[in-house]
Amino acid sequence: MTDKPHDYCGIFGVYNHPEAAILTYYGLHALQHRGQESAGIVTSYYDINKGRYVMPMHKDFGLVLSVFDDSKVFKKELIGRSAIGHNRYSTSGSSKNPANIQPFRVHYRNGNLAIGHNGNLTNARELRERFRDEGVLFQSTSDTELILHLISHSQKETVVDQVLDALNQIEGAYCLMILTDEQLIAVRDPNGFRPLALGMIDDSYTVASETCAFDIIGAEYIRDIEPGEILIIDREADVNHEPKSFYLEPKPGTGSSQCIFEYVYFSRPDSKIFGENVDKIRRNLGKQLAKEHPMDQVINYVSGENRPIVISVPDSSNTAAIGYAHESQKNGYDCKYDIGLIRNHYVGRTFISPGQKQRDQKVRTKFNPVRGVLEGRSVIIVDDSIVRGTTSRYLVDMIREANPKEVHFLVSSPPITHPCFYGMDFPDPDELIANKFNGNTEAIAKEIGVDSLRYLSPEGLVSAVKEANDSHHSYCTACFTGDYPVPVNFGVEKEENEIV
Ligand SMILES: O=P(O)(O)OC[C@H]1O[C@H](OP(=O)(O)OP(=O)(O)O)[C@H](O)[C@@H]1O
Ligand SMILES: NC(=O)CC[C@H](N)C(=O)O
Ligand code: SF4
Ligand SMILES: [Mg+2]
Repeated sequence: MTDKPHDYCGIFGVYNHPEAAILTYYGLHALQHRGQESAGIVTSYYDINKGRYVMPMHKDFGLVLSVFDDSKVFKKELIGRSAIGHNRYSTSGSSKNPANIQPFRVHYRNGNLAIGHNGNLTNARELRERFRDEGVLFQSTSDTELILHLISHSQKETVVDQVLDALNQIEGAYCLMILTDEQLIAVRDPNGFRPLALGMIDDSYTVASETCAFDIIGAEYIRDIEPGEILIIDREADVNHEPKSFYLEPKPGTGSSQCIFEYVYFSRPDSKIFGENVDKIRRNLGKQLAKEHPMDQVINYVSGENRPIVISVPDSSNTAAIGYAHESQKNGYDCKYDIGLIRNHYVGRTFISPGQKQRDQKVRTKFNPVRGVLEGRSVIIVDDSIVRGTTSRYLVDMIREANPKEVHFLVSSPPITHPCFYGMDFPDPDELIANKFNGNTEAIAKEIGVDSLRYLSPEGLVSAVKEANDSHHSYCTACFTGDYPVPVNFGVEKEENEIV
């Protein structure tokens, strides 16, 4: 494993809409938090002059705003009524290799094909070795390319059958947007690791990782793509308003295992994923924290004294902190939720930045304490997760400078102890602060400089999520528990296929 912590990607697609590329641009913009490394859009149309279908593409390293800063790209290049887009954060293949920027676009015997992938294939090494032995020359070092080879190597006749054939040979986590000359195909793996939703705008279907992408373009959320579902959106679907679905069988003994960390941290709070609002779930996680760690067990609570302050680490833990404060108030504790930290919005997500030096620098420039709120108070910080401890260490130092009476830290998820192989690249297990201190919470508290540190229990996490979302699907909790729902290959290195 590399020392770079990475997370997941954002995918978006729209079929048969006159503004396909622009809608995709806005969709990717809303999904920026899912990947900040590179961005790309592919469109499709029939070129009358050339007498064939074409698939224009524009992609580059950087944020959506900068990759598409020239509006001419939309007027002159990204023409067509169908489009797919991708925001990447690498899990397989180097982040610096331009060949790994998605979507990928190829031409093969059935026409043009483009793909955008959110997730990580757990049998990528085996597939690559197989193709390598067959003499395939690879264009990239990413796992996603293997899906294209599987499609083009399929002996089936139609594109849809070839896609089905390919999907039956891949394992792990994959939400896919596949654009062909005549279809938009949306796929969610049988475990349903990553979210994927279906929407509609002006009678055209659209698909996105999270519903916040629909809100930004004024699309209506219809439903989630189900785990194992392959949804074919084509002209027929457009007329009948009923896209055809196929289903992949889950492997025997495995049910659904949606990524619980999407609810804890990844997704935007204004999104609905896995059938429920992220905001609602996060509030419930805060409530659960208050049940597991009542305020008088966290601080030396004396009724009538200066009210304790509950603060979040903006923005990802805002709602969990509100949930904790409200539940504590309901239970009779006279505390106050307040804004104790101001966040600089021009600094992105920190624990996904490459290199410890950069991460340190980013945290330093990202937050400022509000002295008037913190001075002389008992402060309870609520954050959604501690990975390496970079954020918490710096924050606590800053908060201490504002002279609080005492500082306590509550985490609305359990300690992260295991790497993820399903589309989220946590650091090497040895770098995880929970492992560095062998799970000794007091030692971690000392390291980050707080008077006390408490986590949500794994059982509490699952029950709080299930209480707020009564869907019959289950969740993956492997990074907290080590229970991997799909077998993983611990020896795989993210950059093992790079040439330089
Ligand atoms: O222990 P660490 O390695 O520092 O990682 C954990 C921190 O990183 C995340 O925030 P991040 O800054 O990535 O994103 P956010 O701005 O969306 O909260 C998370 O919410 C924690 O605050
Ligand atoms: N985080 C992701 O979903 C990454 C997708 C793909 N595995 C890549 O590395 O490009
Ligand atoms: S290991 Fe953690 S981050 Fe990865 S899919 Fe499972 S719950 Fe999500
Ligand atoms: Mg955060």
